Amino acid sequence: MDIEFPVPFAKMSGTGNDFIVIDHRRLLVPEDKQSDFVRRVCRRMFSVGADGVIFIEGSEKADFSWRFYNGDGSIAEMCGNGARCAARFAFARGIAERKMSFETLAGIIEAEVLNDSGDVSLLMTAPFDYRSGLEAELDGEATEISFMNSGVPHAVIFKDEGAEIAVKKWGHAIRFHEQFAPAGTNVNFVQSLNDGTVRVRTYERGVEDETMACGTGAVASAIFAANRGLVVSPVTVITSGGEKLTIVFDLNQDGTAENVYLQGPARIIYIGQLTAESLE
Ligand SMILES: N[C@H](CCC[C@H](N)C(=O)O)C(=O)O
Repeated sequence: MDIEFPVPFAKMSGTGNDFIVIDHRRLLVPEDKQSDFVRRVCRRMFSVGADGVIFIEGSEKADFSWRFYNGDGSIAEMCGNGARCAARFAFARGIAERKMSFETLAGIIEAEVLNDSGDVSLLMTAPFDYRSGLEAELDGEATEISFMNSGVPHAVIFKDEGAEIAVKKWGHAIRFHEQFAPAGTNVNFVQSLNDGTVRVRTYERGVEDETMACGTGAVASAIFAANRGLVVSPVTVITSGGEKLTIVFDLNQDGTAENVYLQGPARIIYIGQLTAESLE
């Protein structure tokens, strides 16, 4: 089967992490063509351009399910900013009510569209695989790394406020570091602003560059910052694009977190139709 053009879509932004969202309850892009389709439509300047593509599909267990692709055509288990966009899209299209649940490869996500300006709250899957005291050498300097899976894998590095951070160079080195092979990891650089907020800059696996925000990265960074006594829930995260995310959680004695919520905007930028030329 070929791709059925035109493919209707919404271009959406979750704090600058941008996505092409497609109502795929009716098959339009065959599964064996989806990865190549994603790579082509995510090219900035040559096509729509986005950090990823979200296919909304049916579900027996929840209001809907999704298939999330990074811009390089790789599938990821979860995406915090994308999940807010999926929830906003589903509510706007009458696929779900304001309070909804949907299936991801990381598990069921509960979401609520909080208001008509598109703020969305997500109950995240419980983070796991916490590791601290890891190390890597960056520009000859031994660097401490913390790690957890907050839906997808995240390495977290704390830097002093005002420090120069080579996000792409260092992020690439850690994303492909052998200690995180074969799955790799996203890489977050966290700076405490000493006012109860943190700034997080993220190199994203599957985008292979710094994105303007990373929801699951903000979650991992906020939890490790709380473990260091730098912040307490609710944590405001300032993202690379300057927009804010709020992370709410209960911190356990052992440093793990539960009842983790990610709250932030999910904007519908425009509605469009992809033509065959969008893949050329
Ligand atoms: N690039 C990530 C998936 C998207 C995560 C990010 N965009 C978010 O908002 O959580 C990965 O492959 O693990």
